[in-house]
Amino acid sequence: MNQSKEQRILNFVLQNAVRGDPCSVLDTIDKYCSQKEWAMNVGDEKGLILDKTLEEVNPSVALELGTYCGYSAVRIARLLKPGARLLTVEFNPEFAAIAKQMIEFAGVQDKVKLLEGPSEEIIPQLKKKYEVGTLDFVFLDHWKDRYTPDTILLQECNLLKKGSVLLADNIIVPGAPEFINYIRNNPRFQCTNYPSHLEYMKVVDAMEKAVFLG
Ligand SMILES: CCCNc1ncnc2c1ncn2[C@@H]1O[C@H](/C=C/CNC(=O)c2cc(-c3ccc(F)cc3)cc(O)c2O)[C@H](C)[C@H]1O
Ligand SMILES: [Mg+2]
Repeated sequence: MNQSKEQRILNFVLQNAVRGDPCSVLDTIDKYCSQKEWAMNVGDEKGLILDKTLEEVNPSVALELGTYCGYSAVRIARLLKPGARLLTVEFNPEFAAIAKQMIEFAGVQDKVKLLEGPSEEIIPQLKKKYEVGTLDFVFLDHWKDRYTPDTILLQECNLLKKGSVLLADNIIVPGAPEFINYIRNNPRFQCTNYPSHLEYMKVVDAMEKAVFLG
């Protein structure tokens, strides 16, 4: 049975990156995905927008929806202050297994809890089962038609507080039009658009930041 693309990405990291060095893991994934096989990691250009937003928010508790291979989980975890943690949600077992190995190789496993399952089941469990009070930061990068229902669910579960920051990938490509319509017309969110480019391509993309006003 031949390997999946995601397995090839992981193997390239295991063979070429420096164990325990998150930056080398990110650079190695970016190198592979720009030179050999494209993959839907947030990438280095939009990754800088993610980094800047994280440095502004400096979250104690962060949530990521859509782990995939773990690129953005490593990217987020490397910037977390001591004691801060990232909960990342992935419902595909093959991707969860790859991301787990990626996170461990990068040496950020103590900051990251990978929750395997669909976000609509995990989100309502965050308070009781995962001892979350409220979320300081949420990175949305899963199926684009799930951004809105999950944003509504986060509010219903009282997981957002005044100042909680949502950052959504792929506002242009593949696009999340109903999310943009929802969030920009919702008086409880203050939105900012960050133009950029699709990972590893010259195609225009953007990220959207939405601050919850309480
Ligand atoms: C219903 C369950 C919902 N709950 C869920 N709960 C848990 N995990 C979930 C849920 N829904 C999805 N996931 C997981 O998240 C990941 C999914 C990620 C999706 N990302 C894209 O589709 C994308 C496409 C392009 C792109 C651009 C240009 C192109 F030409 C082609 C592709 C670029 C990009 O940056 C992109 O992020 C992972 C694959 C999938 O198993
Ligand atoms: Mg994306």
